[in-house]
Amino acid sequence: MKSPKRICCIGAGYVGGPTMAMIAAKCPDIRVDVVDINEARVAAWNTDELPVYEPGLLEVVKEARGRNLFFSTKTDEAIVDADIIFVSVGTPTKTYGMGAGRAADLCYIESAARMIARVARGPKIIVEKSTIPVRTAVAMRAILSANSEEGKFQVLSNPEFLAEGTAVEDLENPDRILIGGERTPEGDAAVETLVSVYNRWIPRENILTTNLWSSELSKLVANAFLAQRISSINSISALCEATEADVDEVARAIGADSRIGPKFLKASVGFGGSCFQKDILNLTYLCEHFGLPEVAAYWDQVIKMNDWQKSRFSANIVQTLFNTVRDKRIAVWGFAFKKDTNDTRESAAIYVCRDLLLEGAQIALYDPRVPVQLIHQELQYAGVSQDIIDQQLTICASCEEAADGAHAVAILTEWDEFRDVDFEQMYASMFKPAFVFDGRDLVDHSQLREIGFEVYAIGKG
Ligand SMILES: NC(=O)C1=CN([C@@H]2O[C@H](COP(=O)(O)OP(=O)(O)OC[C@H]3O[C@@H](n4cnc5c(N)ncnc54)[C@H](O)[C@@H]3O)[C@@H](O)[C@H]2O)C=CC1
Ligand SMILES: O=C(O)[C@H]1O[C@H](OP(=O)(O)OP(=O)(O)OC[C@H]2O[C@@H](n3ccc(=O)[nH]c3=O)[C@H](O)[C@@H]2O)[C@H](O)[C@@H](O)[C@@H]1O
Repeated sequence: MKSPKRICCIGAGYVGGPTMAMIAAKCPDIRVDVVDINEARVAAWNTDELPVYEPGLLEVVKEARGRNLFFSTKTDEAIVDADIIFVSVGTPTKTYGMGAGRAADLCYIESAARMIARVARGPKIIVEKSTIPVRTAVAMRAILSANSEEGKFQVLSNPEFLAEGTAVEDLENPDRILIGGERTPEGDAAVETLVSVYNRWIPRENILTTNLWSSELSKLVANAFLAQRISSINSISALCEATEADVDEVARAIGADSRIGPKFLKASVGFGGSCFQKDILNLTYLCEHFGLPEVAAYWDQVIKMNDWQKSRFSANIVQTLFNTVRDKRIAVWGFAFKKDTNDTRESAAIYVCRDLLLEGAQIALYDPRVPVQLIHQELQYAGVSQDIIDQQLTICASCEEAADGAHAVAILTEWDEFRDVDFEQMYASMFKPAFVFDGRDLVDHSQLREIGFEVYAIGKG
């Protein structure tokens, strides 16, 4: 097996950037070119203000950047010389035409495949890094072979399992690497070439190899199972509130059973992120396509439960604040979909803020990492008019500033710094009764009650 000398990755996003940085750091003898059509993004990768906020990422990037890691917009040049080409472009939910609102939009995948076919010379291994519907490799192969005279392509599936906020840790020490390939001698050889790259730092027994379709499907299924655990515990959080059981105690009790396990049982205001919802929608669409409506309905419920969890949180704020939040200042802490990331895609905070703004509330919002423009953009996309944003949303520089003069605080992201607030002082600065709605079970509720706060927390009776 020939060891690869050059790797190219199309797409310098949350996955392409960090994944390639780790490969470059671990394989100094391989040149890694990460290319993107988004010039601003590429420019940011070449500074110390990376476009993706991830703890520890800058150090990894700095170790390899300029040595064997390069970010550029020169896609053709990077493709032509690469032995392995990762495709790590977005696969968002389609917003138009057939399958709108459910199917994955494969237009970026197709454009990447056509770009490769146009410029590639000689044999190449094409790696699907993006999350795609099962059997996408058939389309990739068809586009590649029909549009290239000189290229010989092996298409592999190598889905990414990193979670945002812990990307560096997940890439350095993953539970497993999954590689799917065609079960032919050429397919096996391509799989082994990719295995040899990961095997530089990941033990061979943690690198699973399967057929193409199992690998493509496993990614959607892994996300569906993870999201399903959150919706399951969130459904129980509502029952806990009605019965005075405590959802964290229930999670601990069931998670101690090794068959269930303790992870991903943290009740919350609802899961967000770019992938859980999109991948389940994609899975249900596929099930329907393959004539399995019962299977589709089963997984659909995970999303319905999540939507309900978000809307019941905002409804509870309105009801608790005496059925009106009109002109009341409500401090919102956190807009990112989880801590340690600046990503806001599908964040529960978008929907809670939207509901409250449409009820006439004045929102005073603080998030340590999310830029103002992104907050505006997300709210507009969720249906809040620019007028409402201008008149009812204030972006604050700290938790304390947001809470000053507020009727309530809603904690929507579990940033560690939210625990360190001087709650006595904050209480003094708020309207009374002063409410805290903890969507993450983050702060010490008994301490807050002692101070005088009225506290509502997910899953606590
Ligand atoms: N964000 C995450 O944590 C994870 C995402 N994934 C999957 O990875 C894929 C990528 O996700 P993200 O990195 O979050 O997306 P992203 O939107 O951050 O990045 C995708 C990049 O691809 C670029 N692009 C699109 N078409 C291109 C083309 N023809 N040539 C060059 N560049 C092109 C875009 O400009 C963009 O910068 C998706 O399929 C996603 O489902 C998988 C695991 C984790
Ligand atoms: O395909 C993807 O994009 C990735 O999706 C998730 O990663 P990510 O969305 O970055 O972050 P998670 O840690 O999974 O959190 C997702 C959402 O669920 C919420 N969550 C998570 C865990 C939990 O117990 N409770 C809970 O509410 C988080 O707050 C967050 O809003 C998966 O964990 C990754 O394995 C996968 O690669």
